[in-house]
Amino acid sequence: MWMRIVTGSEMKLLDKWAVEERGIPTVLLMENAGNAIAQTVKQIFASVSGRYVIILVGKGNNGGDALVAARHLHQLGAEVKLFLLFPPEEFQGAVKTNWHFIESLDLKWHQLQDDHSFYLLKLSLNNCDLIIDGIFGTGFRGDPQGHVSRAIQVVNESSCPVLAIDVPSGLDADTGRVGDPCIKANYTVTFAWAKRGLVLYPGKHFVGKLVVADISLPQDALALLDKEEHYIDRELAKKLLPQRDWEGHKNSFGHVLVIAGSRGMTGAALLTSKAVLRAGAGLVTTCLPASLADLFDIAFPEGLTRGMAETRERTLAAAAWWEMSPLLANKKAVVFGPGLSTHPEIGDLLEKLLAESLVPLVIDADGLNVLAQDTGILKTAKIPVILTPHPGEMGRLLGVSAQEVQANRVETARLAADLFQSIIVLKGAATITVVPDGHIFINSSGGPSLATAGSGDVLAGVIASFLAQGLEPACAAMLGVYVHGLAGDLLAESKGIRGVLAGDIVETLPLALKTLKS
Ligand SMILES: NC(=O)C1=CN([C@@H]2O[C@H](COP(=O)(O)OP(=O)(O)OC[C@H]3O[C@@H](n4cnc5c(N)ncnc54)[C@H](O)[C@@H]3O)[C@@H](O)[C@H]2O)[C@@H](O)CC1
Ligand SMILES: [K+]
Repeated sequence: MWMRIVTGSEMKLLDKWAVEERGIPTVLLMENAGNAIAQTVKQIFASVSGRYVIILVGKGNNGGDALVAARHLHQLGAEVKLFLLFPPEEFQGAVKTNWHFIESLDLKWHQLQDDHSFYLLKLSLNNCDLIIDGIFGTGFRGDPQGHVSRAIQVVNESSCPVLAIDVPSGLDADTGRVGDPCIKANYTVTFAWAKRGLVLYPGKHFVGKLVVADISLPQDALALLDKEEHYIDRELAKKLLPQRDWEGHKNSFGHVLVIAGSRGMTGAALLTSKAVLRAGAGLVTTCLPASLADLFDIAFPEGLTRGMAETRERTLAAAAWWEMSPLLANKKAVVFGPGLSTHPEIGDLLEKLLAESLVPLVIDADGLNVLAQDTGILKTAKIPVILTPHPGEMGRLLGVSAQEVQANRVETARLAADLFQSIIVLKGAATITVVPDGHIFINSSGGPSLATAGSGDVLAGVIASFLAQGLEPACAAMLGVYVHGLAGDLLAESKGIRGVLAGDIVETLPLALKTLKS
């Protein structure tokens, strides 16, 4: 089963429901959480006995989990030392209860409050086997201050591995924002469901290996949330991948119409069109300005090329619509945008396409730039529309800056999906796909190797290819971003993260599909 994602705030709601409606006491959930930490430590080290474990303890429930973990690890024979970030008198509720258990165990502990205690912490970190971070969990916002900040810096300077409880302290569980400083963990054991901030950047860099531990919170709690969030991991992508019909022929795998290219940007049309076929569709027809068609035809023998009416600037003219519209008849998907330019006549073409086409449509690049001039035309669409903006294009569509988009990618994408009643694929590290009813899918694959010119043109082609192969629009978008990212990951392994060309991504798509299937 793939991973469900919740925000820190949603988790609080679910915890409250379990405690108040199902009568599961907080102290029991905390016991399960702390025990899950100890069990993970047991899996990391073949034997826990004799291991020297330093545990940092905050005053909230995350600190409570740390106290439970300390007790279990002590019972398993580990040498445990606690460093408290706050005076124990501040513990309340289940945390206080667990502190009483600790007091009866005669474990070593110090309160981090002066130079001497920090000296002791540094000394302990010199020869410990593991640091457990139980300072802050989902209740944290902002930047760590004072001695908390100092403790996090000391931990990050140490060479000892770090296991974070629920979230690395300093990380915002809702947004993935990291405070200055933030614990850089090697392992994060999160409870019940993955927190959104753990799978978004920059947070994801601080998480290390992510483990989701069951703490007996009832699964039906999720029914309380009206919007679902999922992680597009291998499991989910595998489930989405369409079966290949062994007796199929090129028509059974779908025909895509690519409307792309202008003088100086014919390559964009080529990348998109090639990606359509490399991701498994049977046929592709590319519409581009007439004067570019012959060269394109030679460069891409596997595709069908249609040269059409062009402007003086050698961009597609509005009149091209009359040549284009009959071609829609047998198509399963259309891509509109890569390399088209923002010539006013491109806007006319998009308006016609939206108002008249019955074929699912992916709008990318210049298609989005012309759409930004009048997003109202989306209202005329009779078909599902997938918009694939990068943060700059998203900003232009919404009239905000790319920085504002990046500051809260999830909520921005959700707003756009609602506003435009379209599927939004907000590109960038951890690409976010949102459907108009607000459900969210965060991609797990891909990395810096994909940050190269033309990479987006490839993605548009891949998504259209999956549409043509029969996937529902949201599924085509999700699988598209995953497979595109996986191709990037395979290239990162074989070629490294620098110097990858978009054409390399295209060529790696079949291998990505094969890897996913295996
Ligand atoms: N609520 C529950 O039933 C359960 C919660 N669990 C644990 O509890 C955690 C959440 O517990 P809490 O809600 O108590 O929160 P935390 O344990 O994350 O602690 C937050 C504390 O830090 C303070 N704080 C927030 N931002 C700060 C900042 N910038 N600088 C200084 N202090 C700051 C808050 O006022 C609060 O006192 C989870 O992450 C998980 O580890 C688990 O025990 C399982 C059950
Ligand atoms: K933590």
